[in-house]
Amino acid sequence: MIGTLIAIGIVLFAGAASYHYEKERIKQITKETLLFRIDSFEQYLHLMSASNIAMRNAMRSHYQLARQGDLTNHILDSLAFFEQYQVYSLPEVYNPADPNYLNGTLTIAGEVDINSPNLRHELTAAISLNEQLAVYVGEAKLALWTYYISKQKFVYILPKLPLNQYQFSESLYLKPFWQQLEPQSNPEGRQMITDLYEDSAGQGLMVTIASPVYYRGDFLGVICVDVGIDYLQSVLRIGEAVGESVLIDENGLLVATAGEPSEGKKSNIVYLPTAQQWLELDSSWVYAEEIKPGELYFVHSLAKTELMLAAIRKSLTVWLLLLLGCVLSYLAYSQYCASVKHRQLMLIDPLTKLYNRRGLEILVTPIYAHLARTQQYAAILLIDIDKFKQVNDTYGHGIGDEVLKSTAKILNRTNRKSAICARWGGEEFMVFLQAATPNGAMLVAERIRQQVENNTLSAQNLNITISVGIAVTQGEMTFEMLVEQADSALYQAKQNGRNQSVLFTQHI
Ligand SMILES: Nc1nc2c(ncn2[C@@H]2O[C@H](COP(=O)(O)OP(=O)(O)OP(=O)(O)O)[C@@H](O)[C@H]2O)c(=O)[nH]1
Repeated sequence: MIGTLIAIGIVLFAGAASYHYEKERIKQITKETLLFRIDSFEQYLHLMSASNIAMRNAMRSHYQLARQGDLTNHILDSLAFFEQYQVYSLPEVYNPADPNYLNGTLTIAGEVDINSPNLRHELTAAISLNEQLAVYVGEAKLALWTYYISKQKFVYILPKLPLNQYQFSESLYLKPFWQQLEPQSNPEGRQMITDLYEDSAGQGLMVTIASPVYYRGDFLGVICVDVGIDYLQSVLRIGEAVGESVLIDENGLLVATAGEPSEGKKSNIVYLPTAQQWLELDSSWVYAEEIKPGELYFVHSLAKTELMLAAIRKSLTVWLLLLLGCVLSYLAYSQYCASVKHRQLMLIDPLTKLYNRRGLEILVTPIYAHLARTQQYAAILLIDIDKFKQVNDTYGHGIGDEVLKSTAKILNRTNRKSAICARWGGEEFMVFLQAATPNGAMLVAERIRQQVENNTLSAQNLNITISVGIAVTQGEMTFEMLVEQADSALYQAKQNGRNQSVLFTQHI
């Protein structure tokens, strides 16, 4: 019972320890993943922001060169008006080997003065960005779109789009990349990352990294790089992390989630500057970091129940192994107990519960060998119930058994601490005494004999007696020889009239 309780205790303790270990480990692994995700975002944003700044600077210097007459592009001579769309555009050339080939599409609002030198300079500058903008939307696929939108009502966008699918429209000026960047909203002319919005060219949700282009204090337009939600989502899903990572903006709007995105959705997760280590809230753990100060934040929320379930799942193996260990130990222990019991049964007399002859021999052999080697006294008392056959014949076998049992009890009670008692066979008993002198052995024998003589089996008012043969040695004979001597002494006791103890001497 206590063993079972201890085993249950061990399983519970080890299981709980493993559960807590797993919980901490999950948080640790998750944090490592989050740092990797954050690092990926930062590197990507850093690259795209730097590229966008480079595009803005290139636009400005190309514009200056165009104004100075140092940059021209004769492709602009082929600008044509497309009646059905009410825009100017260039002929669509899809062969990169053609000198007129551009990776993007240029469209200009139909109502502008196409011959205005100022417009011509800006158009020249914009299309001269062709190669630079193409890098991001080409093989590298770092962005969905790159484009320049001018205040003078034109757009140059990459990659190339057929004119029937996409034309300049003033609705572009209502988009976040314009609204958030034009001088009224952005007087410092900062680069910005927009909120999440739906792409007008049908590429789904995206954010735009955009910079305003100024020339000598005049706002010309914005140069933009569009990042698709797919890319952001793929970063939010990198590695193994329990819980959910999201990107939110400074107003708490969701920029990207690992799950289904939705435009303008307010996040129930807020950015907490203190959560740059795991921060414990009521029902969750939160980890957060600023990706772009004042604009973009990474927040990971790990629900406590989710962490608990994950830790249970991970520690389940340990629980099962412990349980298995306990069951196996229990089975092994039961088996051991059963074998001990079986062994005992083989060595113990079932009627009197004393050792049987085999049991006594197994126990006595090493003790006897030691006493013989060290020449110490060893004695045996061979005890036989007198006229036991008569008892059986008169009172029956059952009463005979009771006599055997009560004699065994007396033996157990009266013998010395180091004595070993056994039922030697039938109605014969043996007591082995260590370090007993002939006198000492005689005293023990007599004490037993008197006890038996004075004992009355109450129901039958039956008194029985015993005869005892005593043999003592100091290491000069084998155990078998000693038994033979005790047997001779017992025979003598019977011959002398029974109910007495006789010590073996050479005269017998
Ligand atoms: N009830 C009972 N009797 C047993 C058992 N084992 C042996 N006996 C009986 O013990 C008796 C032994 O009798 P004997 O050896 O003739 O000797 P005795 O009658 O004791 O006479 P003495 O030894 O000469 O005094 C036999 O009748 C056996 O059947 C037992 O386990 N139970």
